[in-house]
Amino acid sequence: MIDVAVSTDTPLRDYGGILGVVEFGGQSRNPDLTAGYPTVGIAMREQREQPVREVWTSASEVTSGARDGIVYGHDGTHLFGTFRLPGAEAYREATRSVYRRTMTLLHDLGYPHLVRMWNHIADINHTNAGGLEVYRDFCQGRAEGLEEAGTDMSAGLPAATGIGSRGDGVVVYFIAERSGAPLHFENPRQVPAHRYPREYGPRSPSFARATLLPSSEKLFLSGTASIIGHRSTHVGDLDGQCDTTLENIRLLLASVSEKTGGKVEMDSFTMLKAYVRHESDVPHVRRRLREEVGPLVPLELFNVDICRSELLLEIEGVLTMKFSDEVRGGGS
Ligand SMILES: C=C(O[C@@H]1C=C(C(=O)O)C=C[C@H]1O)C(=O)O
Repeated sequence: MIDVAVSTDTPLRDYGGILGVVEFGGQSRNPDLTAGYPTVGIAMREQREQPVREVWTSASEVTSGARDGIVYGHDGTHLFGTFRLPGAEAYREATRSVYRRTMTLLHDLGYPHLVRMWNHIADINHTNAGGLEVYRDFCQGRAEGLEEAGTDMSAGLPAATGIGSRGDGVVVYFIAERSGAPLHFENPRQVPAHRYPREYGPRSPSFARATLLPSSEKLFLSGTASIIGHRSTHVGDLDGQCDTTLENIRLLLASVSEKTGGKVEMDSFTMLKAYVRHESDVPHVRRRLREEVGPLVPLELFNVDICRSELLLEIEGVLTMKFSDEVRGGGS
């Protein structure tokens, strides 16, 4: 069983088997196995702030390794992997290549099903030397790499986040799975991202809106923002964007509940992360989220740029789904 916890203070020895650790601190660092498990650093906070650790754990024995620039830990059912691309003028080619190598590695190790991916892209809204926005350049390489690996763009894409960072380069981490059980979902009032029209870049972003891992009853919610159809809404209006983003999440959760017969609601988050473009908006977004999910849900906010320059915030998380015994047993 895979699990995740986010904390600033729990000593790592207090966790069981560790699949991987992500340190959101002042610097982006290449992943390594120095601690015996994959650790990667992503510049998501100011230097003076305490880093936050996201720790992926397993109840089973974990093996770790590295190949082709990808560092990983796996337990026979799930795999945590991570890589970093150094800062560059353009990312298309390096992204294409590393996504393709990732899919080959997952195939070779026997974890061919991507569940969830996080892509942290420095200077995400900057225009590169070729005149293309960094995010769009990244999306092009990602789509090409996945396509070359034979990924089914309409049914096989995992939940994901594509977000800014304060460091340089691109840091990616992901969860993959062995059995093929993950179920991917779209949002009823959003165009699937892989079908966004050309106006958003040469290749569409490759992700689903949510992925369910039935074995652990975890629902991975992709980065969600104030987008209806394919258009950003409430440009320049923080509360309007909060309202639309939260409504998008509510609608997605209702749709997943209906499709699976499980129960998942706004207070089902076991981990909630929000990205806020302007530092001065952070306290307000924190208040809005607390009102929505209550006092107990672990919540972290990060002041970074978001994939479209008009978006002011984005929300993602992991939720626990509840299934009745009847649904679990296939209704028999
Ligand atoms: C906010 C959106 O996209 C963001 C970018 C993603 C990506 O490129 O992987 C995934 C989810 C969000 O972090 C959106 O298109 O709705």
